[in-house]
Amino acid sequence: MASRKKKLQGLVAATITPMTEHGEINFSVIGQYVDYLVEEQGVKNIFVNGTTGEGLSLSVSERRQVAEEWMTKGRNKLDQVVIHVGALSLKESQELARHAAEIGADGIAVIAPFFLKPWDKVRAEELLDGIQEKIPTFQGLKFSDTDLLDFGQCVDQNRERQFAFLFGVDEQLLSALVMGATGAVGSTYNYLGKKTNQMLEAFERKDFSSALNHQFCIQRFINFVLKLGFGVSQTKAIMTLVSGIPMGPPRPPLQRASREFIDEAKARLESLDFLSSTYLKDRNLESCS
Ligand SMILES: CC(=O)N[C@@H]([C@@H](O)[C@H](O)[C@H](O)CO)[C@@H](O)CC(=O)C(=O)O
Repeated sequence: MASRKKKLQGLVAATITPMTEHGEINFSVIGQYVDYLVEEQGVKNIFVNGTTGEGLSLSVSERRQVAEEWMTKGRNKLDQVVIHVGALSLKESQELARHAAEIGADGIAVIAPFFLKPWDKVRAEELLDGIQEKIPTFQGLKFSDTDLLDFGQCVDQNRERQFAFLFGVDEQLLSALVMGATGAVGSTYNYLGKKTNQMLEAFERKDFSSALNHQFCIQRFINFVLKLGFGVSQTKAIMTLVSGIPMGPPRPPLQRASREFIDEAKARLESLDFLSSTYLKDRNLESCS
């Protein structure tokens, strides 16, 4: 992240890139999407063009347009907009980073090299060692692994620094909060933001029993969909179901979620009272047992 604005905290929705039925980007619903996140889910930070946003399936030109649209529609509504600029080509990544700065993004994020890479695996702890000398504007880490030892080491070794430690495994967020996560970036905050915010609030007031209940409730749903096969296509289908905003199909080679997945996910969302705004307006949203 490049900006020195303020430390990124709380939930960050990894945004979906809405598509038309023909696979083109559907810019027309992004304004509605911003309002949905802010008003229905209480989520005011976004992470654009990441995995969930199919950033690596978009052309550079499309990525620029998507970033611009989120910046425009999010103005005076969102707190922070982080644009993911990682690409296989360093030149493309640099172009996207410059563009993000030009349009006033609050920060950029970059995935580590993942195809032609200089090392097999670098632990995040090693990455952070001396990073500010190399990248003076470095602001924080998005940690999308389940290795809580590595995550804990990152937090512990950098206590003097004001880094944001954003966890990226939604079903295990509570464990990461205990280890010092300052926030989280994830796909499920698009539609479980409200529920997850309740967990963050419970954790903040040290009501750990209630925080655990919220995490288990979220975990139950995520575990259920993971078993069915969960990815970007399924996230698009669930978000369409919950928000009522058409997210469209994913870009090939991904395939749309099956009818069977959608029906099962819908039934499970209903049973957990997660289908709040579109289907269950009149239900008690707090009950998840
Ligand atoms: C591999 C993956 O897609 N992980 C998701 C999680 O939010 C994930 O969907 C969730 O924890 C369910 O497993 C995020 O970390 C992805 C993300 O932040 C992004 O879209 O860039």
